[in-house]
Amino acid sequence: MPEQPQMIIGTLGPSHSHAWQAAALHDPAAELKAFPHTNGLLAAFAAGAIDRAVLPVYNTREGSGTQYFGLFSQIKAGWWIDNVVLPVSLSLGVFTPSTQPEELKTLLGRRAVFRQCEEYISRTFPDIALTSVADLDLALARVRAQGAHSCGVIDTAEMLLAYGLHIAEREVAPHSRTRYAVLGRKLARPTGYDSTALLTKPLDDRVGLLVDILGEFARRGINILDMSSENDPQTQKLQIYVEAEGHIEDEAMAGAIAQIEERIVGQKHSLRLLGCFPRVDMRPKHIRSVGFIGTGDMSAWFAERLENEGYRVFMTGRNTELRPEQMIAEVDVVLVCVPISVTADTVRQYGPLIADGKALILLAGEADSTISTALECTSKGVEVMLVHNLWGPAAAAMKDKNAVVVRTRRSGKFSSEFEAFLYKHGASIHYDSALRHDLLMGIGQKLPTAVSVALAMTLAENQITADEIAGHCTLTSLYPILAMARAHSQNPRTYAEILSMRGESGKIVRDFALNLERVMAMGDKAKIQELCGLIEQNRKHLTERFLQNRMDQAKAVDKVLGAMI
Ligand SMILES: NC(=O)C1=CN([C@@H]2O[C@H](COP(=O)(O)OP(=O)(O)OC[C@H]3O[C@@H](n4cnc5c(N)ncnc54)[C@H](O)[C@@H]3O)[C@@H](O)[C@H]2O)C=CC1
Ligand SMILES: O=C(O)C(=O)Cc1ccc(O)cc1
Repeated sequence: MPEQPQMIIGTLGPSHSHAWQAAALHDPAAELKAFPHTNGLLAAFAAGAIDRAVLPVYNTREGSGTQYFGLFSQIKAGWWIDNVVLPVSLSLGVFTPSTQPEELKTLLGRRAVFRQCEEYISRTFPDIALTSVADLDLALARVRAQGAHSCGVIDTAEMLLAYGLHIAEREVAPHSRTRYAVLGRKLARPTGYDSTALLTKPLDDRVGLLVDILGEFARRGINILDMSSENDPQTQKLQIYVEAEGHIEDEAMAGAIAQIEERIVGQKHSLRLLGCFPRVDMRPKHIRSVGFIGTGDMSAWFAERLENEGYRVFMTGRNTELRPEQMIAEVDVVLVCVPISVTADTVRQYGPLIADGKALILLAGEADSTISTALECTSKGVEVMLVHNLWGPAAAAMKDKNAVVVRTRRSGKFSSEFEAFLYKHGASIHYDSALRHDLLMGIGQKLPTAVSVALAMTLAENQITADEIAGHCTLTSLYPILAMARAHSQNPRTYAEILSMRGESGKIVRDFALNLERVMAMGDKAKIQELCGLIEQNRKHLTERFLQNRMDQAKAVDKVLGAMI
């Protein structure tokens, strides 16, 4: 095979500077070239004299913002393809070992370095003169020539020692970390765990423009990692920088960008893609890998999103080559996502294989019997939690959708991290006990499903046609008809499983059936006064506030669907 030519990476000098170290970390095999200024570095990159450029874009102590705008207005070609994050350890150096910090009259350093240790300087040297320099090499030579007893220098310890200085104090800017952008010629390919950086053109003023732009990401479940805005110095128009999770090749990301350009800003190429790169993750994470038992629609839906969070995801089922037993030995969290009616059996079969220190999370529509089984069948050191997502696999995102979380006394850090994943994606989380969840699902699922199926049976038995339903629909009968349509348009197994749920949900449907009989009996006997009294009594329980809010929603539906009726 022909040997690959050695890659040349340009960065900010002098050699062994922080940026130099970042470039070396990015590709230890590359040849490094140091440039004294960003301008020279970018010019060399644009001219093709170097293959890649590594330069600082953000420091935890300097704050963000201006860097992106200024920098990317100078970069005309190439892409942001990767990042290197380095802790910055700054020290104070002096020219003679006997010099005490109190004796110093002047401090010498690069501008960015002074910004990072502003707190230290104002605390320790409130009256000192600061000389910020672009080229430390040159400045040090000059100071040395003048005799430099009262001058201190701030930089990394390696750099100070390399210049023959003595360290007077270390760690003068704790928690300082710098993020370096790596620029390359080709857009980075998707890795499955990426971010995309975008910069708008200067935009014309419009009320709600920023909200509308960000809304396009939110609607598609795309998390925004960073956002800043600035007024373009020339036109004084707003420019927005957005860094969002995902790759430009993802359908959701491409859709958001197209919509923003076409509909929100109304101008082609109003969003400039700066690049895509593997996500820079600063949060502490406990879960590394998750494994599903069940390879159905809901497992696939969650698996895709968990992979996008950087977790390793394994899928197992009755027919997969990878057996659940093997998977369980490998992962931190086991997710059981099989039909409700077989969830407890599945937990009985596999729960005992889960080792202490791991978690079992049930993604299921029934809580009481499944959680009891999980607590019984797993070792005491295994976390147990149930999540019931109240949306189906057709949903584009979990933003603003209800999720019920049933924690147990054995829900710990893995459970909390899974919850944080739901929270991050915008799910509206509700906490229930297992019994309360099951009772409420009688209202949320079992009863409307039972009504839907019984309604469709009634239509068939009475030979009522689809056209007749549409022609005789009222604003009130619309709702059960829509529910009937939903329940008969999707996977029948989902609804058969809901109708077969055990536990408290059954009480709801049985009580309903009894009450239906009672109401009908009153109607048959034309007990109008009593029926009015009953409705008044119901109103009291429902409360005026609830009725008012829901009625407002119903009117909004009327506006949209009124024409169809
Ligand atoms: N589909 C939906 O709209 C929603 C489903 N859920 C919950 O997600 C869970 C899974 O539902 P879906 O993925 O929709 O179902 P699905 O029918 O698409 O997939 C079920 C999976 O379980 C496997 N399976 C079936 N019988 C099994 C058995 N006896 N032993 C082992 N595995 C078996 C199937 O092969 C399939 O891989 C359920 O507990 C349901 O309550 C929650 C919210 C919405
Ligand atoms: O039709 C519905 O109600 C849905 O939107 C999908 C659904 C099905 C099963 C669940 O456990 C939760 C939600």
